[in-house]
Amino acid sequence: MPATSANLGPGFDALGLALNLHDEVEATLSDEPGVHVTVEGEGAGEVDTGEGHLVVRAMRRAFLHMGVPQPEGIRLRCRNRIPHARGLGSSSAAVCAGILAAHVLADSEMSDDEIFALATEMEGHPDNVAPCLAGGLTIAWSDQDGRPRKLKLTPDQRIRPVVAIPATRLSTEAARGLLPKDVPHKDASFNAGRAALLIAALTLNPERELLLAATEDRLHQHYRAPAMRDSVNLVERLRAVGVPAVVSGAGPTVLAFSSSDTQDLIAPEVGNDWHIQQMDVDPVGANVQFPETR
Ligand SMILES: Nc1ncnc2c1ncn2[C@@H]1O[C@H](COP(=O)(O)OP(=O)(O)OP(=O)(O)O)[C@@H](O)[C@H]1O
Ligand SMILES: N[C@@H](CCO)C(=O)O
Repeated sequence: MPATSANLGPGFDALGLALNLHDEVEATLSDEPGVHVTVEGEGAGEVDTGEGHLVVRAMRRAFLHMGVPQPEGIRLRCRNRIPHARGLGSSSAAVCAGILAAHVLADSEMSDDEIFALATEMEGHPDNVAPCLAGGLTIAWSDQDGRPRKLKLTPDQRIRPVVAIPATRLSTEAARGLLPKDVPHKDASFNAGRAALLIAALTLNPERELLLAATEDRLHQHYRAPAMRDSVNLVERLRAVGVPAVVSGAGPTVLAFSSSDTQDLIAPEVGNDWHIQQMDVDPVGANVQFPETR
């Protein structure tokens, strides 16, 4: 399951990008009652390893949805690389892993749209779920009946995401709590134009000047600044030297788009307190492997 960066600046709750940083989950059903979860890497020693584990909860939710009896026993081996509560879609990866595992183990006929809807219902953020399942760059929206929809686009091969991950955490719930109920009309129209430009820049013309304009946001980042001052300051410093940078998802990770003329500018602005990682876009998204093909 890939990490994902939602929003990408102006695309609040709509745009998302899949990154090549993956959690791996091995799931087995058994007749022996009980849940047995082992966790290596991110979240080890922290997350619930029983019925409360997010992947287990997602599996249970999917079995219920499919009308399949709950299995007596579930065994999971999780190798986690996506840091938790940093704005890189760790919860979306866990929910998608659980739903896909249940889908495959029950040999169900759930469609891609059904899986997407179920994961969105459980996770709450289609802008993380869409790229996690589909890979690439995605646009998520709801249709007139409130059903979540997604469209996948292929980013230009020159797109080079770099993430700067701080040690501090911020839960999505806390970050959403800082958003106002209403926003000025001029800010909404500003973001609509920038989001449209961003799609063009990411898929057709990832030129730095265009990306810099296209990643401007007025709907969420500054409202959330009190909870992640260092992240918003870093975004401003990077942008001041010409690097297109945004808050990744609900933060506090910062996502920058690097290019040959700016790649040397990023590390000095970031400094030593953050973990910097050059990424590729994951073009494929969630990848299910069966034991014989592993
Ligand atoms: N692989 C996992 N296994 C178990 N629990 C997880 C896993 N990944 C995330 N979680 C749970 O989800 C919480 C993080 O969810 P949250 O939505 O706040 O952040 P995020 O998904 O990392 O970031 P964002 O949604 O902003 O991209 C963790 O603190 C943990 O409780
Ligand atoms: N669009 C959501 C993403 C959460 O990962 C938010 O920013 O709250």
